[in-house]
Amino acid sequence: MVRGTPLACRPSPPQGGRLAASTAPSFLQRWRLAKAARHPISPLRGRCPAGQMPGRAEGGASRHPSLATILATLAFLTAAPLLARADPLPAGFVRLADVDPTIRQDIRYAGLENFLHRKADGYEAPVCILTGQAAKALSGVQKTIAAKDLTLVVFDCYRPARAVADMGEWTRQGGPPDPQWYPKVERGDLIAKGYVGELSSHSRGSTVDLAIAEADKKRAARPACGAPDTGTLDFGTGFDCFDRASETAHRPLAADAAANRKMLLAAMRAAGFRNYAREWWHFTLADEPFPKQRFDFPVTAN
Ligand SMILES: C[C@@H](N)C(=O)N[C@H](C)C(=O)O
Ligand SMILES: [Zn+2]
Repeated sequence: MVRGTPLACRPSPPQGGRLAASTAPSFLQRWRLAKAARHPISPLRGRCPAGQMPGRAEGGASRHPSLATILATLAFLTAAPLLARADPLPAGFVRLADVDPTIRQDIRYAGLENFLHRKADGYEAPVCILTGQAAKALSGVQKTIAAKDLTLVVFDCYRPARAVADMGEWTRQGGPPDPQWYPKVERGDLIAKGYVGELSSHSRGSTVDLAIAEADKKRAARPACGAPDTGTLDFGTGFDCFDRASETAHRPLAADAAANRKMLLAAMRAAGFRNYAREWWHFTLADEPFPKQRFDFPVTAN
């Protein structure tokens, strides 16, 4: 059932783009309605101004489609690839691959390899979205380390507010430690201990979780606690190992792991990022463009 249109209630900056605007409105409307059906209203989207109704499909279903409907459907199918590439991000946001396709992306919350053991709400594609400033700064880091045959690997970038809410609800359900992701912490304590944000800076679009890997070697990841992640250089723990050992300055630490943390920290600082002392992989652009805004548009491929 279509519960609302993204157009009517969307909290983010203006929608629509060059390609979208140049397409016949009826096709575009159909496409948006189809999209809305796939993505029910988010908590933020549900706050429509008083008196505004969420959109609904126009016209009733008919057993015999009219010629106009058939023609419109054919035209829509022809235009679909064009429309699919025209889905706009809020102003100020970019897909990292459009800025720097050389940065490796392993977006964990879009899949099963994460502490939830399932996809998080709002991740519809394993794609890194960031503010333009953060993406550009990251690309600068990539250029620096590429000279050493290394690459950045990003695990999480912009995180929709609905994903943050999902993670919060999940942790509040409670449960025992998980040997892979939080071996010494109760699930219900993950927020209080600072490992999962109740309101995450990731929703502001200029925060990124990342590591460094050898550019020419792409091995399967072995994430989190207990063993180094074989998909990256050795950082002492894997990404999202919620443990004291993941504190950036934690000691003792093997010499290689300490050197790798130092290299990541230095490269990110030089590009204007600040590290979160509890997690060696978590960095926020100091001069972020949306320091007081949280966003809730879904992570999509295009
Ligand atoms: C969940 C982890 N990857 C992370 O980003 N933690 C911080 C605290 C956050 O959720 O903002
Ligand atoms: Zn993070």
